[in-house]
Amino acid sequence: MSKLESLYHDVLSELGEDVEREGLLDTPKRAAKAMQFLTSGYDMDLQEVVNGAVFTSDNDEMVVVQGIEFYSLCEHHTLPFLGRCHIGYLPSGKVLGLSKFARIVDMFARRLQIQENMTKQIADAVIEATDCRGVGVIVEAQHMCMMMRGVQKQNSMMRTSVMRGAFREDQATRQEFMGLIDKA
Ligand SMILES: Nc1nc2c(ncn2[C@@H]2O[C@H](COP(=O)(O)OP(=O)(O)OP(=O)(O)O)[C@@H](O)[C@H]2O)c(=O)[nH]1
Ligand SMILES: [Zn+2]
Repeated sequence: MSKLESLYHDVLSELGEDVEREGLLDTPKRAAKAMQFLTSGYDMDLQEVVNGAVFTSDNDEMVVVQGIEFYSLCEHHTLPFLGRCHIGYLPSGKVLGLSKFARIVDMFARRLQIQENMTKQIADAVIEATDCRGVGVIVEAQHMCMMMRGVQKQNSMMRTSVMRGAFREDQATRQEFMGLIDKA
């Protein structure tokens, strides 16, 4: 039994469960495996995630990839928060492979997070990968720690945004981004 499995075994036992009952026999192993997957983003680095999929392009118009779903864990309660991420950027000679936006989102979602930091990390990663003229990232999410427990509010949504470069400095660029997302 790995250290993590053994710790899950103890948690179940402390919660008053009979860890010998059939349904729980493999639970420490499953829970450890699940948590390792849900935090696997710590083992990834941007270069590996992008895998060279940055292509030369003379298209310098805005590119928007929207509705990338993600599942993360809040660092305060280790409960899920989940939602969608929208990314827009203004390329500067290089475009990023489409799937890599989703991979970048997962790289930062699969960690213990707060939504604000995750949003910023995604924006910084897109800039690092593409040297783009600007990026906008919007994340909309529901937090289980606020729904299943605590204040138990089922309909609130947290929206965070990070704007960099032209998205921050130029109102028209920001408007174009928001307009493209609103059409969803
Ligand atoms: N800003 C921000 N807050 C978060 C996020 N995820 C969880 N939280 C909040 O983190 C806070 C932790 O507050 P505490 O008072 O220390 O913990 P708590 O007693 O469990 O708080 P309650 O949830 O109010 O019961 C709560 O207000 C959560 O709603 C996040 O991604 N961003
Ligand atoms: Zn929480």
